Amino acid sequence: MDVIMLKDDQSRVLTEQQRNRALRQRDLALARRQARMSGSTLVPTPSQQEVIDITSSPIRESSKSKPEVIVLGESDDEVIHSTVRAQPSIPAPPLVRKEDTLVRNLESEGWRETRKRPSPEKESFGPCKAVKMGTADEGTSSGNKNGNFETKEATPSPEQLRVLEAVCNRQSVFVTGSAGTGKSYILERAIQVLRTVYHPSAVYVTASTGIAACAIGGTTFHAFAGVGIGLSKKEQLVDMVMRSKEKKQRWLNAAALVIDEISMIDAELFDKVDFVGRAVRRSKERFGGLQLIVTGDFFQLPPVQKPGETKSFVFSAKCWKECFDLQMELTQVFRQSDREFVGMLNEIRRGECSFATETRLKSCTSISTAPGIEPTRLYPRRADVDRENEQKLRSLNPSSKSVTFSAKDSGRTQMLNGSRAEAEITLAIGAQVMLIKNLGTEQGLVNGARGIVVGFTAPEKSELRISPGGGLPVVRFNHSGSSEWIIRPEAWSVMEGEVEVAKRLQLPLILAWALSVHKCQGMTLDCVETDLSRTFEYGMVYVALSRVRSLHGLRLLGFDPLKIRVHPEVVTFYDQLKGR
Ligand SMILES: Nc1ncnc2c1ncn2[C@@H]1O[C@H](COP(=O)(O)OP(=O)(O)OP(=O)(O)O)[C@@H](O)[C@H]1O
Repeated sequence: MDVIMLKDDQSRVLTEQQRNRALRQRDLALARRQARMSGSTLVPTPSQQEVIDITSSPIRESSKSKPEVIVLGESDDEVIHSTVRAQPSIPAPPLVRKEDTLVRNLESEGWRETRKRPSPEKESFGPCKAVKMGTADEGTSSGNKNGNFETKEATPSPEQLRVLEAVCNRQSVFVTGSAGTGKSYILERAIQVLRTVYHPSAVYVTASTGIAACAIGGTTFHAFAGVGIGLSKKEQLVDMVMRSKEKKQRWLNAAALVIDEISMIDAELFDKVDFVGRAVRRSKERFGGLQLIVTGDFFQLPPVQKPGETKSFVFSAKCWKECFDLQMELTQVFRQSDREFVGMLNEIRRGECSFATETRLKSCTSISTAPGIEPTRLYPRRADVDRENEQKLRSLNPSSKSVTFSAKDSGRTQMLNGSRAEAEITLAIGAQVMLIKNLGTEQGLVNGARGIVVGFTAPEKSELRISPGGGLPVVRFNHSGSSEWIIRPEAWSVMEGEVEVAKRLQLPLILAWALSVHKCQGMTLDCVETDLSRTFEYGMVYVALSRVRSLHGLRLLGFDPLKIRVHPEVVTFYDQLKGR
């Protein structure tokens, strides 16, 4: 690669191509700003058009080239922050077609399969851990971090473009907006832009929780900052970072910091990390001069608190106001196209519920679903989720054999408690499952994809402990017509810095007849059944209702408008943002 000795403001050498692109992005942003100020319309020059193309072209997600992440775990009451990082998982067969590998016979209860070795050229299909069976069309859909499927390409809306312009222009931005306005979508594009503006290794992608970090291929905010759980005094946290060459280097190397799901970070931690950044980078600027790209919706679930703990919303942090050049509230909802439903959701988001909205919601008592797929039940508490999933599994055809998969754990295994991947998962034919890792975006095998177990392979050697006579599960996903996939084990690791301290190998599946509201935040679901009379948390009713695309996909078993809770500080914050 040609390298010319030019440096960016973080003293890193830029390639000529990176430098030119960065300069053109800045020029475009300036030209647009000037055009806006003079009330005229910008007619882009060819080179500006190239920049527009970069920022508005759909993201081709290549989850396998991005670092993958590991989640320490979550529970209903607590989301455990974890270190996450790339994990080369065990070698797995390539993505192959039915005619090359497997022939199955579904006539009888059992499975008959013949397996040929895939030819070497087929192995170039890539490292997908699922083996396709069946002959249906290749999936053309792609999924975003939330496993939201898109069958057509999206282009940024004007307000989303404004965010991208600011990002190009090296401005620090806070992007908020109601559920489904494309915060995740625009964040993915912003990261893409940042990696052209700066050297990609200087762009740090983080999220408040391990699960959210997992979804965007990043690390946790805590892990980036190198402050452990951040309870010590700010001066001690600076010492902690300065004593570690690696942590210090990370701060010095960074040029841009992305933080997703900011609503789960509290004000005190945010101020402390700002202090650390200024001290370590010897700068008076916010976070030591990093460009910040921050997203989240404070009307959704708040920071997890232990009993007796009082955490303040991050927007009340002392440094918050000086952190951003632009605070942008996205208003165009993409998840739902039904204007009536969007209006109802907007009411509930702000803690209101008119008589008309209550009546309409209470009329959502029936639902139509694809054959064999039941609506996902959302529960406020995890105990109910586990009970429902176990009951449903037991009620499947008793003659269909169930197979239990025990994870293979290594290292400091107590650190794997509460991991996203279960220590043990039992499946049977007919079980409704959900993928918890991106296996192949092109095929729609993304985090959040739902399907049914339709069989098991013949017993084969595996790293997992599988109950006697059991093989790997074969799953038909909701979106994939008659295509079926063999699901193989994946790896989740717990890292301390760059060192792997614990690892779990397990199937990337969970039972999905039921999910907790916490787990579904950020997801799009086609059909949901839920009893919202037992919600207990701020924003919980809103998060649950806003997962579905339309009222046709919603069956409400219970609804109590008094359970719609919104924190008054959040209402005030958004009023101020709107200049009310
Ligand atoms: N400009 C756009 N054009 C078309 N579809 C879009 C656009 N922006 C986002 N979407 C789609 O809208 C859906 C919701 O987007 P996304 O998940 O990014 O919203 P969100 O604001 O992050 O939601 P939540 O707050 O619930 O996590 C996704 O399917 C996404 O692909």
